[in-house]
Amino acid sequence: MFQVQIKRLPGSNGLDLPRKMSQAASGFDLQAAVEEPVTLAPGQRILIPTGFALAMPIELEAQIRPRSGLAYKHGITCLNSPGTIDADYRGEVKVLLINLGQEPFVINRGERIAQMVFQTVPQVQLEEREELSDTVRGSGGFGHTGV
Ligand SMILES: O=c1ccn([C@H]2C[C@H](O)[C@@H](COP(=O)(O)OP(=O)(O)OP(=O)(O)O)O2)c(=O)[nH]1
Ligand SMILES: [Mg+2]
Repeated sequence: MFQVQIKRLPGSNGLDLPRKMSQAASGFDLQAAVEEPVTLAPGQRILIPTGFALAMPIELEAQIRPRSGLAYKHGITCLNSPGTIDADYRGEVKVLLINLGQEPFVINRGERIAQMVFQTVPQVQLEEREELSDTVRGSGGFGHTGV
């Protein structure tokens, strides 16, 4: 179990801290810390504050992922999904939403607009080589195995 420190920021009054909505949920749901309702027009993107900041151990990152219900029902998703919260970030966690639906979408304060999933990040050291080992795939990509 990792310990992650969380700090409530000004403007988070009345909001819950991120929490899992079921015992074995992967993600902590994130509430919109908007002061007033915000309308997202079709095709529009917006950065939504969440009202908190984190201090994670170096072994972790947090991924900001869309909620499937918003995506399925309204075409609302995270433009940069999964958003990356670095372990050394101490600013407000924000959610970059885009409206890929056909209708305007209203974001109200406290609405659960995304989820945050913690992942371990292996510490990696890159070693430069003149050549790499051969594989069957080689440089095949982007559908080279067929559609
Ligand atoms: O959905 C997101 C994505 C990023 N961030 C914050 C936390 C993260 O640690 C920082 C940098 O994110 P990223 O590395 O994706 O952005 P960048 O364009 O590379 O910015 P930087 O040069 O600051 O790393 O921005 C969020 O709050 N929400
Ligand atoms: Mg970056």
